[in-house]
Amino acid sequence: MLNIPYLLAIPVLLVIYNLCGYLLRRPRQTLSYPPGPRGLPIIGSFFDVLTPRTGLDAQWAIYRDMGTMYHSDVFHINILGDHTVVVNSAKAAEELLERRSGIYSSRPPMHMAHESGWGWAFSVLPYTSWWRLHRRTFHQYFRSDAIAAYHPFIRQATSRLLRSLSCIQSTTMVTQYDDLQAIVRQHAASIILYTTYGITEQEDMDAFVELFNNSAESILTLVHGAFLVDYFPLLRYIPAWFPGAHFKRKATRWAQINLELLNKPWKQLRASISSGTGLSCFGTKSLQKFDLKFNAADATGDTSDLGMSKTDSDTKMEEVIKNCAGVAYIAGSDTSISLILISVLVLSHHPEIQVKAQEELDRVLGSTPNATQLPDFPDRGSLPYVEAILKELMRMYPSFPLGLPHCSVADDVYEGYFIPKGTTVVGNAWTILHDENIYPDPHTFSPDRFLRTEPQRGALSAKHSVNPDPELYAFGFGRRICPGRHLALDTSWLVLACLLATCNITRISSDKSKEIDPIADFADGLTAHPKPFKCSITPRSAGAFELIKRGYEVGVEA
Ligand code: HEM
Repeated sequence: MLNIPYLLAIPVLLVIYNLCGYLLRRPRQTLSYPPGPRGLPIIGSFFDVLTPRTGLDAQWAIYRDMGTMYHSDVFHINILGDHTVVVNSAKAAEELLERRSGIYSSRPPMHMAHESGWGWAFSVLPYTSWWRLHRRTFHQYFRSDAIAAYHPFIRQATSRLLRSLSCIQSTTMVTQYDDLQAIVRQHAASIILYTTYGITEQEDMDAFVELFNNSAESILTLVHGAFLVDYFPLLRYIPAWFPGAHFKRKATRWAQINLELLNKPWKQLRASISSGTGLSCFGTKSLQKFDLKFNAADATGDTSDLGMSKTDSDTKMEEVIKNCAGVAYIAGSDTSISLILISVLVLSHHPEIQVKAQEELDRVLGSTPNATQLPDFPDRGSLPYVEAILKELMRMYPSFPLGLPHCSVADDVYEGYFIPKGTTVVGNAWTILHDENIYPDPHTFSPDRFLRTEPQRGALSAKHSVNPDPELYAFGFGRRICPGRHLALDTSWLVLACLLATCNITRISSDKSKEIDPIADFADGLTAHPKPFKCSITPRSAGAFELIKRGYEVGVEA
């Protein structure tokens, strides 16, 4: 039975709570916030951030247009007393998110993500010693010099990807979007499942890919403000049966799936270690190291900052490793899928770029009728044009256009504007990567821009030149920069080089009006995914087809 007074009390309490929060959070100093919409009393600019101004309704486009409207590279939005500052320039991102990273490396509360069971993922944790322990643990086996250990498997997975594409039809690889997406998804998942859990069996992979697909919808909870509860935390206490409380019901369902996502592959890893069949991967290596480390910890006792005794530290460390493995799986799959799908779409629109890349590849590897091997990691330095294509793809189509929100842990002042403690700070990578002051003619897809200035891979010195390396912005900022970027870049580079070396990608346009525009037609979400498109992927020659079938030489594969 519904209790009517109780039902009526909830909205009243919500309004009172919010009014108090609004009054308490009003600035107590004279400096003003960065420019931004004035908003309505109490609810602030709630409706401003929902309204597209130029027909593009992706959130990065709304934020870009708001920056233009307020003539500022940093603007402020107040929604229900919750402060957000959006950073639309490289200069401001560098100053706030990198130089002042001591202030801007936390995360906002992300209530919906926590309600949906993502609390174990360190990507949503605030800046604490618990987060630092996760980040350090993760970094050890995903840093640039550790990734080479996974190259044999990445090669194997890439040749499998090429073969899967060729299996769609025997001599002509015409792909429908669903087929392409399924194959790319398998590829990305196989690499993450292997590197984190040592899982290689197809049957196991299929089960985990399905689990991931079930949880994919809940990744939207990581977008700050995608759910009202992020602005209005009291909504968490509304019961799931309450009319309109769909988010509660969704959160309950997602929490169950996300717990399975964390536990199932971990259980399998544990079983494989017990039976002596565990492969060398993040999970096994970290567990081994942790045993050693905790012998050493007896001497150093370095777990004190976590408030743990040595007896519970073993259990805690296992939890940390398990959480890191789980987060690699969720953070690594969707982003990598996005980059590969975007590569295929964009290349299908640029046959002239394919020809130029193929000339380079043929020069280095031998022309395809005579080529004896697929491109490989040691060839990377000799293929500057292929590298430039990858950089231009990341620049023009960043897979994670708004990254994850940061949060400030102290009051701050930037260029005379006040940014209060607890402000959510969003780095708009899309706008930075399309800023004509640093990337001239930003809406033209032109890999050549990176040949002219020759930026070093990710080098800081490239930051202040024209056409700086897009890696500097596409992977987030400061202490929160993506720790999986080395794996992502190696994986994507090999797919791109192999596709270009062996295939021609052509767009299929039966109906011009329905063709996907590689700039405008992106499904909105945390990661950018092109809307369904059609293309044909055909081997460049009979020699190339043979090369695809053969894959890497025996001995090179894992
Ligand atoms: C094209 C592929 C990828 C892109 C574009 C990408 C981009 C990003 C971005 C923008 C962030 C937010 C950084 C910030 O808060 O400033 C992030 C965080 C993260 N990424 Fe990636 N990523 C990719 C692939 C991967 C892979 C393959 C892994 C795992 C192996 C991974 C693991 C993570 C983790 C764990 C975080 C959270 C870091 C933290 O909160 O401290 N990512 N990524």
